[in-house]
Parts: sequence; C-alpha cells; structure tokens
Amino acid sequence: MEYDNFLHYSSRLLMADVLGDVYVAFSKLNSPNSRFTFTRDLLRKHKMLVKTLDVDMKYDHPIVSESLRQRGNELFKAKQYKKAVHAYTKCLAVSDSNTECYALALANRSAAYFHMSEYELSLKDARWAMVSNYPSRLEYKLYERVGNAERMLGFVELAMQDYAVCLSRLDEVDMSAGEKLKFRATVKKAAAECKKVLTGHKRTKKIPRADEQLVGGKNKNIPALSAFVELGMSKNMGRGVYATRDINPGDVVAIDEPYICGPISDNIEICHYNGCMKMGFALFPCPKCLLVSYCNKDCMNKANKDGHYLECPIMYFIKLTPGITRMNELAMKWFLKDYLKMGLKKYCSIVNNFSISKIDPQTRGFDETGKYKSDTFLTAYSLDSSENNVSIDILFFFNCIAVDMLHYLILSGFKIPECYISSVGASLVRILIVLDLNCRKLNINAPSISFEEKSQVTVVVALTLYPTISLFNHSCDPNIKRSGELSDRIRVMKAVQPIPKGTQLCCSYGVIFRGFVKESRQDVCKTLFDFKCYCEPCIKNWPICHYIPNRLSTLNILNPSMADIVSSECKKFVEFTKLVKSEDYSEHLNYLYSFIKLLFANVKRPFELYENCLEMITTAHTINSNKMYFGETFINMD
Ligand SMILES: C[S@@+](CC[C@H](N)C(=O)[O-])C[C@H]1O[C@@H](n2cnc3c(N)ncnc32)[C@H](O)[C@@H]1O
Repeated sequence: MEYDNFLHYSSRLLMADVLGDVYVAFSKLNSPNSRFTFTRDLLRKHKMLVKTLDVDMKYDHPIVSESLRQRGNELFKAKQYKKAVHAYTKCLAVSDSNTECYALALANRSAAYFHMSEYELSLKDARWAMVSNYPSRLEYKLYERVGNAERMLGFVELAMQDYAVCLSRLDEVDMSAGEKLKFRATVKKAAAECKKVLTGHKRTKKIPRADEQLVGGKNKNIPALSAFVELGMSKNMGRGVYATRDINPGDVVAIDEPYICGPISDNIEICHYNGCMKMGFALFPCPKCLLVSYCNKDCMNKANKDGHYLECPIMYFIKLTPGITRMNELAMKWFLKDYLKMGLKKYCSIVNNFSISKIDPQTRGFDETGKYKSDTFLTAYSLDSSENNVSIDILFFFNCIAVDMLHYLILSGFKIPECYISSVGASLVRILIVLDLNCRKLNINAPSISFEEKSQVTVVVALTLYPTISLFNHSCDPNIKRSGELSDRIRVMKAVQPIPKGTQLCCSYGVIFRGFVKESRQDVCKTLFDFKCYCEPCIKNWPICHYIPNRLSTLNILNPSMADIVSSECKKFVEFTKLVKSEDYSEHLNYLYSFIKLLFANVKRPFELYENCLEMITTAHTINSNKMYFGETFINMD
C-alpha cells in the first residue's frame, strides 16, 4: 500500500472483531461531517487516541550537563577536537534544550567542528545555537564563526552579511579596547577577502534572465493563466484549458504560485516557510520542536505568524501519524494558516457550505466575482479530488488520521467548541484528499533538482499545490511544459509546440507516448489518477520511440507542395543536432521554434525529427542549478 502504516487503525478494529461492521456503517454515512464524527467516536470508544502529549524526556541534573560541557572545553583547549565533539554531544543529549548550557554546548561543538574543517556541521550548530538560549553578549563570536564557515564553504555573500552583524555587535562586548581593535581587524580582513572573491564572480556572472511574462498578459478571470486561453469542458476530460488564439512554442501560458507547500523529505534542506521554500544550507531549526527549519529568522517569524506556533507542540506526533507524513504536515499547516486568517466561525461556515452545496463542475473554485485565484482558500479547497472515487478503506483511513491530528491539537491546548469539531475534522479529510491527488501524485511540476551526473534525471524536493496548473489535463503528447529554474516554487508553464486556436493545452502527468506503450500509460493514469486517458496518442495508438517514422514520404507529408523545403530543412536540422551541445540549445531557441512550426504544419505526427526538436526545446526551457550528488545537495549560489 502506498500509505505508511495503512493497517494501523483497521488492524486494531479487526482485533476487536468490529472492522466489518465499521466499514458497513461508515459506508452508509453520506455527509463528510457525520463520517468524521462516527470515526472520532469509534477511536475514542476503542481507546485508540493518545492520552497526553507528554513525551517522556528525562534530563539529567544541570550539574551533570554542565560538567560534560566543561569536559568538552578541556578537550577543546587540549586541541582534542574529536573527543570534545563527543563530550558536547553527550551534554546535548542530557540537557533541556531551553537552557543556556544547551546553547553553549552547541556553540562550543560548532567551534570544535570548525577546527576539524567540518564547516557544514560547524555552521549548522552555530545557527542552531543562535535560535537557542545563547547569551546575546557573546553572539558576536557566533556571527564570526558562521561567517568563517560560510567563507570556507564558498558562500562569500552570506559570510559578508554575517561579518557585518558580528562587527555591529562588538560595541556591547565586554573586551579591552586593544583586544577589540585586534578582533575588528581580523573580521574586516576576512570580509575583505570575501569581497575580492565576489568581485571576481560578478565579472564572470551571466546576464540575468528577463522576467517571464504571460503571453497576451493576464487572463481576466484566471490571473495565473494567459489572456490567450479560456476554460472549457469536454465529455471525456471534464474541465480543461483551451487556446483562444494561436499560441507559439516559447509562449508563457501560466505562472502559478503554490497555495501551500513544504519539503518532501528531511534529507533535503529547504526553508519550511510557505512563502519561501528556497533551497538552503545549514538552515535554522525551530528552537522549540527542532523539526522544521528556515533559511533565516525572518522566514521563521513569518512561518510562526502563519501558524507554526500552533503546530509546533504537536509536530512530533504528526510525524508519527500513519499515512504520508509530509502530506499530514501540509494538511495541518494549511488548516492553521486559514484558521488564523479567517477565524474558526468563518472557516467552518465556508467548509460546511462547500460540503452541502451542489458543485458545478465548470465553476468549481471560482469566487462570487467570477475569478479563479490560486491564493484563495475555496479555489484550492475545491480542486478536483475524485472524492467520490476514493475507496471506503482509504476514506476511513483519512478520517482516522484527521481524528488523530485534531486530537493532538486539542491536547496541546487549541480551543475548539464542540459544535465546530466535525466541520474542522471533515475539512482536514478533504484537504488530505485534495493534497493526495493534486500535490502528492500530481507532482510532475513540483520543485525538483537534478543529479550531478545525469542532469536530465530529476528528483522532486517539495510538495506543492498549484491550483491553476491543476486545471490542465494530461496528454501523453503534452504541448505545454514547466520551464525556468526547476527548483523554483513559482512555476512557469510554456508552450513547447504550436497550439492552434481551439486546441486544448495539456501537460503530462508523468508519462509520454515516446517512452511508454499505450497499455502502461493507461495503467499509470488508471492506478494513480483513476481516469482513462483520451489523449491523441492513446486514441490513435501512436507508436513508441523505435517505431516512430524517421523519413519523409508521401505517407507523412501533409502538404506535397512544401516537400522540398521540408526535406532540405530536415537535413539542416540533422546537421544541427550533430554540432550543437545540449547546454547550448537555449541559444538556438528561435531556430528550434521555427523548425517545429514548419514540421507541425507540413508533416504528420509522430515524426522522429519533430519529437527530437520538441525534446530539445524542453531541455532549453529548463535550468537545473541545484544538483544532487550521492545524497548531498550542492547549491550553485550564482
Ligand atoms: C488535475 S485534474 C485536471 C482538471 C479537471 N479536468 C477538472 O475538471 O478540474 C485531473 C483530472 O482531470 C481528468 N483528466 C485529466 N487528463 C485526462 C485525460 N487525458 N483523459 C481523461 N481524463 C483526464 C481526470 O478526471 C483527472 O482525475
């Protein structure tokens, strides 16, 4: 099963010999609120909810932790850095993270790591100490160390900023004038070295890319889409996006921001703040839960305002909840963000209205002024979730998860009147279902990074819910694709083929006709997304790569009067492919656009040179600055 610990709830009910009856009773309930209430009562009755959030943390007496730290200091003075690290780690394991001793042990361990040339670990500990109870009178030391570690790691711009903070803190430091002068000179010298490196970088820096603009400007009703498209309906695919004018390859058709997003795993360093999500390095952990990290204190404060302070006491428990941990975390983050924005009363009234109103499939997600906006709660909340197609066991499982998560929130002191509990619980279930389809499974456009060796192979690094991009249907021959920096949280979608007026704009949900036979593509669409694919390659049974025609003939030339021109352009293209390297395709985009347009008008698809040109355009549209190498992420700061 794709969800972790899927049998967690059902196996206990099975042991109590009630599971069969539970499923029968659950499936008879037809409102989301009644399903949630039923599940909550059931888990309470069978004593399946935790009684307290107290984690049995046993700290040693402060004298023990302090003596371990002092032992570390002695080893440090004796230059036995490895042993010192060991002693500080022991101290951290037995001390309360709210104490000064804990923060000092972190800072001291950071110093030991620095001497061992473990700059990344040194940076991590120093940043961690900065958000812990480290005495502010000593902070100048931490800023100097952070600057030094960043300089050693090549992050000179960051280092300069931290040296500047260090110097600004010196006035309040209790140090003789002579010592201060000496210290200041050392820091200034290090900052000057960084400046020298930076000036060298700037000279070789490439010209920045122009900001991408939607072709024809913003759409009047759906501002994240181009003015040259509209929403339409089809029998086989439901809602979809259609061109109202001819769209050319390279035209930007959508620029979407996620409604909610979060890192996909703990191993990849991404700022947890919803509005940032930048890839980072040695991020600042939340000093209370230590389970989320931010690129700076500003993002940490903003995330707290968005609700992290409410989820912080229960993060540990959310991580233990069955299902997809990251999705559960995202669901809680989403709920808290909107609860804080609207208040409980308004939130419940909106989600209740949504669940009882008859949803028009065409206008779902549009507000009362007729606009569909990616930053609106109801737009995201009403995304296609195939809720009616979710099987009973999965629906019950999601209800159990929602019961657990709401229970943690209540145990942590979150005040929620009884009359709102079923609405909030049912909304968490809906949020989980929306995220499961539109964020977890449909992650082809999510921020990703590539491998150092094979830059074509990318891995998704974040879960992102793009309400407007979710309007695009799938085709095994997509005519639009993501473009720009692949790790960006804002997603730009560009046309990669000519899209004549009236044609549907489709992206791929993960399979394209060249690489997979029809049966396996259909299988993916069915098992993952529960639909039968009605795209052209599936309906017309297009062949996969080896069998795609590679020669022009009377069978595939659509316009015989153009045969000679097309033939000579094809020869030129073959030469082009031999001469130009993939990293230089972007310099030849206009040529590639004109060639694909020529073939589009004159040659029957599929045709090998057309498919090759399409792939080259796709490659040229994307930038992978962030690379992954053997489990580590290298970040290109340029
Ligand atoms: C992310 S939504 C796309 C927008 C959706 N059609 C709507 O009405 O809002 C994904 C759903 O669209 C439908 N869909 C997308 N591509 C399709 C295709 N190639 N063939 C049939 N149905 C498709 C399926 O119902 C799928 O679960």
